Amino acid sequence: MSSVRDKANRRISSLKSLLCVGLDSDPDKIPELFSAYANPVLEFNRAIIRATSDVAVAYKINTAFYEARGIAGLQDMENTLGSIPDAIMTIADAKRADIGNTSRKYARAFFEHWPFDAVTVAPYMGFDSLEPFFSYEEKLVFVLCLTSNEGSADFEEKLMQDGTPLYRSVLGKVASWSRNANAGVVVGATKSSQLGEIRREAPGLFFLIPGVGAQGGSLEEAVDLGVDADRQSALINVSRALIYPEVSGSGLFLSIDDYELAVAEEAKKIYDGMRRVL
Ligand SMILES: O=C(O)c1cc(=O)[nH]c(=O)n1[C@@H]1O[C@H](COP(=O)(O)O)[C@@H](O)[C@H]1O
Repeated sequence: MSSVRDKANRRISSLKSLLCVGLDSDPDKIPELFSAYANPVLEFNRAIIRATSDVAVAYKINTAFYEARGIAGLQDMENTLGSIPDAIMTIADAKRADIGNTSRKYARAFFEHWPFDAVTVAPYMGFDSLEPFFSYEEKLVFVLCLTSNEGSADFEEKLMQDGTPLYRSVLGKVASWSRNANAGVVVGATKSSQLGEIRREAPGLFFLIPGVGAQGGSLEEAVDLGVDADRQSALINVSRALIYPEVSGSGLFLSIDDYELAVAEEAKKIYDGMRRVL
């Protein structure tokens, strides 16, 4: 069993949480308060980590938010990765994959240069494009299966000749490519009508389920339908709805402590919602 999977499942069982905090940290959205620092995004991320680490099982760094800012963004990504406690899983949401020779470099980037525990990858270039990721048997590789967006209808949900949707074929392949139980799939929380059936088809895969909060997916359904028979092996990601909590009263957060408190309250609400179903 992949040691990353073990680490995540141990934390899921002990905390009774599936919370994956999405660090989609956008300089245009983070509060003015952080602009006093030389690296506002890094300070923001550290505040989010402090506010959520007691209930988080994973942090997902969506690389787009860092790559968009060039070298400075990548430096923030690296320093953020270094600020996450060891017991908590780290996911590079990079959505990579290319011909094998190139994927080997992507895998090295996100598993070695930046020692993430897991990475997200896209399936449509086939086995040789994903094998370099799966060859890291201790890590976790999340393959996009049925995504949360409307565009999932364009390809993923298209019916094949045998009448089954394309994402089901992805699911079967990913299960067969898993080494040392290191494969996972991404299924959107907005697709709860298919989530239960996908879990039944793939009882041994680890699930990453984004789309709760800003995209409107149901937290309770995501938990109930996404976990495996041991009520483990699933993470529910929340990004915007958690890291940008609504301000009450004055309309402004007066201090970073205030901000952390608001994020911690939001995390606690999500955590309580999860525990009720778990
Ligand atoms: O792979 C992902 O994480 C992902 C897959 C998917 O189907 N839908 C989806 O929203 N995501 C990511 O999950 C996060 C969702 O963010 P919020 O909608 O703000 O919670 C973003 O980082 C998305 O890029």
